[in-house]
Amino acid sequence: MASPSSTALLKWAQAASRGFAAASAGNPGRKVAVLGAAGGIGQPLSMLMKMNSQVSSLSLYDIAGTPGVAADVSHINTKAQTRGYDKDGLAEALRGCDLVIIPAGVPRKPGMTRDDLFKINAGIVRDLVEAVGKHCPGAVLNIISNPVNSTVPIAAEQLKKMGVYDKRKIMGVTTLDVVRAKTFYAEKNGLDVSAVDVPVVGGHAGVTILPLFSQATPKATMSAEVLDALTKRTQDGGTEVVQAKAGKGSATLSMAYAAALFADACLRGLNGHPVVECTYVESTVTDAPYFASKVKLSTEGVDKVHDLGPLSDYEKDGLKAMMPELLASIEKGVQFVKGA
Ligand SMILES: NC(=O)c1ccc[n+]([C@@H]2O[C@H](COP(=O)([O-])OP(=O)(O)OC[C@H]3O[C@@H](n4cnc5c(N)ncnc54)[C@H](O)[C@@H]3O)[C@@H](O)[C@H]2O)c1
Ligand SMILES: O=C(O)C[C@H](O)C(=O)O
Repeated sequence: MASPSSTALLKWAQAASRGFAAASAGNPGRKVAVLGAAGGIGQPLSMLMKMNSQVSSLSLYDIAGTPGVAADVSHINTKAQTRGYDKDGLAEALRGCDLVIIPAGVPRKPGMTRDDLFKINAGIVRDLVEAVGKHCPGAVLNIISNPVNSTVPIAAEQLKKMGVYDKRKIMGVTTLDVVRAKTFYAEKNGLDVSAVDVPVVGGHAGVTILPLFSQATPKATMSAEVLDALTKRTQDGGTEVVQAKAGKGSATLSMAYAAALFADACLRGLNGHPVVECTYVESTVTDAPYFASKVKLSTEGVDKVHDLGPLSDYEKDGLKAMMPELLASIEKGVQFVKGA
């Protein structure tokens, strides 16, 4: 059964293959770049962005392997003009971009935390965002590279340093947490997943991922044990995939799907059709300066950061429990750029 989101995805594909732009009618085509386009997420995400009728130009950038990926994706008969760029082509890839999606960086292996990726990915994200600040400072940024709790503050600090920071433009992609929470909640309660919604707030690592099942729709009555198990499964969803892949990386296909949904929402917003999605942004909703909650995406990016709504006692405890880790990850990201 298709969810509203996957129905949207199917509609793109159908609209694209019929050669018309349902979602982009009357709007300018958008230039989108995928940085890390030859990777496990990058490849299927590039394909899905090529299928998005709101995209007229698609830049596929990676430090290796882009000619093959770009040649392959470019044969899909949709309107987005697709070009691959290698190391020397970053400026050209970015020039004029409306949306830049960053899945560049290393993934986890079993036994690692997302924070263990900081050593390598912090520098990758900082350098790519510096190029964004130089070549397309007005673009909306979707950051996928882990640890998201730190890479989003890194991106923000880098753009602040360059004098081009706009808090409305930077979003950490937490859509996969929402996708997982919807799937697990629907499965457990025998619901039609296409009718299910579950907000997920906080951050994107372990206990910082907090699904708000008390606000899930349609409502289902769950015992405390089931609620706890669903919450933990959502928090550990990434680890479940890392263990199943046994050393061959982390979620790529479900992540590409989630990233494509979120990028589509951003493009709809830019094109004047506001959408509300959960995402990790600069925030004053809690004590954490960056926090994921429902956000209205509109013509300039983030339009309104919604507060959390009523929380159950279990969720209030979860919110309290995540704060030390979330605040430490944010500070680590801030200091990586500020302290340099
Ligand atoms: N936000 C989320 O929910 C979420 C979900 C899954 C994975 N991730 C993260 O996404 C990242 C990528 O995962 P993956 O499975 O695609 O990894 P991967 O190793 O398959 O692909 C990463 C790609 O990045 C490229 N790359 C490395 N340095 C680069 C640079 N400086 N510029 C451009 N490209 C560069 C590599 O060449 C490679 O093609 C990881 O950090 C992973 O933890 C996040
Ligand atoms: O778990 C990971 O390392 C990748 C990603 O953050 C995920 O949630 O799948």
